[in-house]
Amino acid sequence: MKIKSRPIAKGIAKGELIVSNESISFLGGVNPDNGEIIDSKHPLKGKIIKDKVLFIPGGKGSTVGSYVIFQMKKNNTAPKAIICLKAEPIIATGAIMSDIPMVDSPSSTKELIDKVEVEINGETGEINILS
Ligand SMILES: C/C(=C\C(=O)O)CCOP(=O)(O)O
Repeated sequence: MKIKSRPIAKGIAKGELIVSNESISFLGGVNPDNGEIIDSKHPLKGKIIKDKVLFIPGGKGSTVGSYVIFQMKKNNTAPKAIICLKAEPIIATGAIMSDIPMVDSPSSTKELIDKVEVEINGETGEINILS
């Protein structure tokens, strides 16, 4: 099954979804050394987003979050791909400069649940549900 979305950052990647209905601040909210969510108020606190496909409403907080994403990519702790309900400049910039495929505005979200395997195409905006 395929879902349409808007391409934001190019590239193709597949991985297991990790989903939250809360936005994330990468500066102070994520540990770039291991990809763990460390924001004590976030529902994903303690979860690791390394090598996952992260589906969140969007980013929040400091613009330095873009550089945290870049640092995560260099550390091999970044998500494989990112889906946002609505892209904003912090995560979009981080994804683009880190070569992390990113899309937003998926045409359907009910299939996008934790642990489902998906492939993200940041060129066409296609989200392919693999499991
Ligand atoms: C460039 C900034 C801080 C730094 O160099 O560490 C300012 C970031 O401003 P925000 O309002 O947090 O985006």
